[in-house]
Amino acid sequence: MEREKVVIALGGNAIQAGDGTAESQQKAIAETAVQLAEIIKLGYQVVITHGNGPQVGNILLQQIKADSKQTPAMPLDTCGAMSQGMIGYWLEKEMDARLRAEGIDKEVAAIVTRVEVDPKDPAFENPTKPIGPFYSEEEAKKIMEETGAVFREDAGRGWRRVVPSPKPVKIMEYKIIETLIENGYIVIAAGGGGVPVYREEGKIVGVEGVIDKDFASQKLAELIDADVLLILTEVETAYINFKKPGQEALREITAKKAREYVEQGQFAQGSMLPKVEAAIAFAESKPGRKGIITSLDKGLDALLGKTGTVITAE
Ligand SMILES: Nc1ncnc2c1ncn2[C@@H]1O[C@H](COP(=O)(O)OP(=O)(O)O)[C@@H](O)[C@H]1O
Ligand SMILES: NC(=O)OP(=O)(O)O
Repeated sequence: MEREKVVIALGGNAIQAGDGTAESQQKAIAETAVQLAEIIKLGYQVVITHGNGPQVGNILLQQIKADSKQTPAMPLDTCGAMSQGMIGYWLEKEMDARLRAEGIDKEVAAIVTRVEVDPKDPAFENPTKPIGPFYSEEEAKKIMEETGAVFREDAGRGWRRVVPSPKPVKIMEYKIIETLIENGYIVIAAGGGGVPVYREEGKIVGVEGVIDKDFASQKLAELIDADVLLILTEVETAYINFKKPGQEALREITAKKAREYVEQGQFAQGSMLPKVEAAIAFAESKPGRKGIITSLDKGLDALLGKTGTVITAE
């Protein structure tokens, strides 16, 4: 049975679960692949996107630490492309294995995706995207003083480096992605929100920033006319009064209600806020579309209406 077309966005922090080694990240991806294969088995058409916040931050740190004449440090756009290759490869590997185990005859392809941004986006003046490991306030302030890098507190979990996060304007490989989907392939795309680029005198230029994968996934979902944007992260639902007295899980809400909560400041910048904003924008982009936020292990249950924060236009 052919069901809805779903863009499934996997969180970088959720993939990073464990000690961050290649082994533990692949283990987390292998567990996620079980869910994804079940969703595909039920007949949903699936496109996978993923975050890269922890991974791209670690790749950047590795560059800084190894910088020398023999091993020059790579810039942030190139680190973003490295993270797409790394996570895309892990996803291809684990998805292939799971699909074969389930007897599903489908092939998976990861596409290095470039996303055009506006070089004059005000985000370049105000870094908000947390990347890399968590630090104590004291450690973060010391690194800020020594290096000039900007750090901020991240949703009650510690301090992290923040970098500019321009809004996605155009997904350059969108037609290739669409052609693959139409031909029955499972596509992994817009990893880490896509590598941010802009056009200058007919050339494509990479830019130092990390696009939010929730916004890039929303854009891709609209372009390929998906029915559902399913955002998988660490929490089963979005909450109001998160980590405060009166914390309450949000289940089925309208875009209007969700916007009210956004205006009250209920969702942290750089973590839950972009997810809720992307889900609202997707739900309002065409009648019948919905945005869902839930945890990695609850994706199927959320698609079946059993859990998650489900945002609809009406
Ligand atoms: N109101 C909220 N409701 C639920 N989670 C929230 C809220 N505000 C902030 N968060 C935090 O946002 C996190 C998800 O964002 P993040 O870790 O950046 O996502 P990703 O999985 O895409 O990397 C949750 O694990 C939680 O700690
Ligand atoms: N690029 C991005 O949005 O990554 P996370 O999902 O890891 O924050």
